[in-house]
Amino acid sequence: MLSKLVEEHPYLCSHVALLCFLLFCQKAWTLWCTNYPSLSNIPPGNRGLPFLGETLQFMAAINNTKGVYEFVQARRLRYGKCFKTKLFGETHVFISGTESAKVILNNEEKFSKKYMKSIAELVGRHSLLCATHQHHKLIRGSLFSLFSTQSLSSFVKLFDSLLLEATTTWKSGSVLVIQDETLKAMCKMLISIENGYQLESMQNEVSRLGEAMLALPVRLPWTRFYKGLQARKRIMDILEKTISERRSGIATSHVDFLQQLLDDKSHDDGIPMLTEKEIKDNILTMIIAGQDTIANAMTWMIKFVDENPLVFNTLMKEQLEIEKNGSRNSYLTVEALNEMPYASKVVKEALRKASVVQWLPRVALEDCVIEGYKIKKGWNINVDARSIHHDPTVHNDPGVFDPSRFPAESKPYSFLAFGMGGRACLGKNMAKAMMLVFLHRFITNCKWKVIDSDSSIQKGALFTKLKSGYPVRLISTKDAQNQTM
Ligand code: HEM
Repeated sequence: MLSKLVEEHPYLCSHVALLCFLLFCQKAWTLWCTNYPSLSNIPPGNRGLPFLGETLQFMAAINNTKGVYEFVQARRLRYGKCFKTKLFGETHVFISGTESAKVILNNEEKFSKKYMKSIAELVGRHSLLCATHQHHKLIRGSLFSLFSTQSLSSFVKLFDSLLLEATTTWKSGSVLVIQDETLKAMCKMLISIENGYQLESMQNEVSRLGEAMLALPVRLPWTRFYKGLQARKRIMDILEKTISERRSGIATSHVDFLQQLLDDKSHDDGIPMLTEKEIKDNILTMIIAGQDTIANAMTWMIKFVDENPLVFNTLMKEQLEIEKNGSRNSYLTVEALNEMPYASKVVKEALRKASVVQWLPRVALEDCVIEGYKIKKGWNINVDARSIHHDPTVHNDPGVFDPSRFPAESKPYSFLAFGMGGRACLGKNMAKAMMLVFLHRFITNCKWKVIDSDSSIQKGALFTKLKSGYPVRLISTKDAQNQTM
């Protein structure tokens, strides 16, 4: 019967035979790759298809509403705290042990920072995110003064003034989008953009750039990556124009980050001044590093608070006290923020639970052993912060939003929302201050009702982002009273 079928449909049979052979090869390859680690003590994992590795599965996760972390989590559950995969032609190892995190994040001679090709190209090769160890030290040294205590004080005031201005437009019935308020603050702080049209175009370019960060680095006009590169070019043009205006003497209402870098005094301490290319790439880096992270963290924070009435009530009590003590009639200060112990825990817990930056990317500069496995020079090592934040052996009931878990659960390397070591977030204090200011004004100035509580994750987003943006409809106090009756 088989020979009759072959005689009647020779082409169909040969195609089916070829397909079976390919499927067999793939299965054999997968099995070999899965078992191979036990022979040489390299981390377990599936190397996937030849050359492609697991890139297709990774890209599918990026474009799924469960978020890209689903890819990592599935393998973490299958293989344990250290596993290996192959993405974009390179070997990637994910680790989620606190001891290993400590070793990796504090050893820049052995583990250098490394971002995926697409991210590195979009932020620019002069960005401190991509700089090698020595160059990074110089750039970080130059940027450090921007985040001084004095700078933080003026930023808190500036951000609060922007928020208070915004609250005048927060009318009952209107819908609030947190993301927009954050971008405005960042642009004002960094480069003093205030003009509505310029702000809007900056916002569009930054979001196009963000969407390209995890895209395949293919430069064809219809690809996300290409559109991201074009957006980068337009942002660079805006920065170039602003720099030449500054050099020709056009002043701004306050000394923003750009002006501080142009007048840089840090070279008096032996640190060379940043070149114009370095200034542009690093201002862009700070817009990206600061804007999307904060906006997402704030959105998750409001969602968690909204879902936990007990937390809300405790928080409200504390914040009303702060309001009574002066914030109703004046701007918040760093000192006032220090009087918010419960809100600080809410911020920290929101950062833990949301884990906006999910893993911290490094590259091994030499062969070494991690979690008992051999790691080869040149492999990408990703410290899986999200997994540590959600590890039940590190945090009790990690799925529960419980601000009171701190400080008891502040074990070393158990909280990596801002990273650790020489590459830790430069804007960490600024970020925490912004979240506190926002929490205070939002909670004391308005009542709200969630319009879309969908927890789906935005496809293609670099940072964990709610697809819906978590829009809330503001309601007047009168409406709110009617609702509780
Ligand atoms: C909630 C908000 C934020 C979160 C969760 C966050 C998180 C992070 C993380 C995880 C890193 C990488 C650490 C590593 O790889 O070890 C980082 C780096 C960085 N962040 Fe933030 N960040 C936030 C806000 C900000 C803000 C507001 C700014 C400044 C305007 C900023 C500027 C930077 C810079 C410049 C770096 C690179 C530091 C370096 O490589 O030396 N971040 N951030």
